[in-house]
Amino acid sequence: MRPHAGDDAHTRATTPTAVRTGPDDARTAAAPPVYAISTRGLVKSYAGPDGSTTHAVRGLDLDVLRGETYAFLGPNGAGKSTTLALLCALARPTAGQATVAGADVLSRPDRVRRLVGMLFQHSALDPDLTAEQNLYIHARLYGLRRRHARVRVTEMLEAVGLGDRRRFPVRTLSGGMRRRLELARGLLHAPEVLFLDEPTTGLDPHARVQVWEYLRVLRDRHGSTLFVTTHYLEEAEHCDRLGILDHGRLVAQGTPHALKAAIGADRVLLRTGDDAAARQVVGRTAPSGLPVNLDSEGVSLRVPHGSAWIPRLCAALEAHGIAVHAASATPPTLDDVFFHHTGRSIHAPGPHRTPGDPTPADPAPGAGTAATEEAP
Ligand SMILES: Nc1ncnc2c1ncn2[C@@H]1O[C@H](COP(=O)(O)OP(=O)(O)OP(=O)(O)O)[C@@H](O)[C@H]1O
Repeated sequence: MRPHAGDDAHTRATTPTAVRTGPDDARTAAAPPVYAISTRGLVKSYAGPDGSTTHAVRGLDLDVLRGETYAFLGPNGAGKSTTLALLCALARPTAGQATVAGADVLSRPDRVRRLVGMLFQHSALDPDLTAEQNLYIHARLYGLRRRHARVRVTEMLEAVGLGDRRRFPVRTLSGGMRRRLELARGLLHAPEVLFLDEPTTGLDPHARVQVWEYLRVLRDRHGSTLFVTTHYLEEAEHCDRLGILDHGRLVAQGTPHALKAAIGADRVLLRTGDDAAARQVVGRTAPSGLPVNLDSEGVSLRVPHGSAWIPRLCAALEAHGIAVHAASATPPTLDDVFFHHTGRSIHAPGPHRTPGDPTPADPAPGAGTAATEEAP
């Protein structure tokens, strides 16, 4: 994976004036920021048959650097697919502007469509044609001449490890192979930006890993920008930057590292001989006002420098005759980040909290609602 673009790199690119220190910096100042995608105030609303309006995308400001792998995370209905459709010039914005690969989606939609590749949630392959035929037709649709199309088809089939399946009808390929074939198809015309709408949904974990391995190799070889929507946090974790979309708005954006660091607190989990009593003791020992949770996993709380608190909490518990069986401190995860900004876990729709509230420990699947006690 390419090294993270990092927040500094992004800040330099998005605010070029910030790095200008004087006339000697004219060369730096003259270099335009290199965005693969740039949007300002992008809006998409749908009119419903009953006169209602669905605001799918509500004023999106987004800058994605060339060569960056950017993940869009969001719950169902957040507006991810709609944003992709706008950026691929397949839908017209209700308001705002967007430039993709240097072309304006409103005034140059044909050019945008030529410069981007797309991989949608639903397969666009013809199951009765062979892998090779599917790619060849696509290459010709994109205007590649016959000979060039044949060369590219062979190259791309090899690139995604399907050279030996070229004459197999698509319906005989596994789900993972089909996704790789779609990747090859999306990259046939060497797009500057490749949009992938949940590229690994429905695949088993092994096939998911494989698709990402090919994605990275292809991305590194072509220098394409990847814009991915995903529900899988482990995939977002490996992207250069990610944006969290909720109700059509970008509610957080940054490198996975920076987003997790912004949450700050670690999750301290204690398993004891008497968790109910332990919760009381931990509540009295922990910094004032911190919620202490009790669920099937044990007693937990979020506190900065969690590992430094463990000896103190253990000592307090043992002083009350409560045996500590296990204690751990875990740094924030992307699911914590997601919960913090949207009020729910990406894995399961939950109660809507006010964003900005302290991040609670997520209940274990099937654990029910975690009991929470305010420390005095
Ligand atoms: N063609 C359309 N007509 C009317 N409403 C639409 C249309 N397309 C999307 N919507 C609505 O816009 C909102 C955003 O939908 P969108 O598909 O972009 O979300 P999403 O984040 O991609 O969701 P998912 O993860 O389930 O694919 C939803 O409320 C959806 O019902």
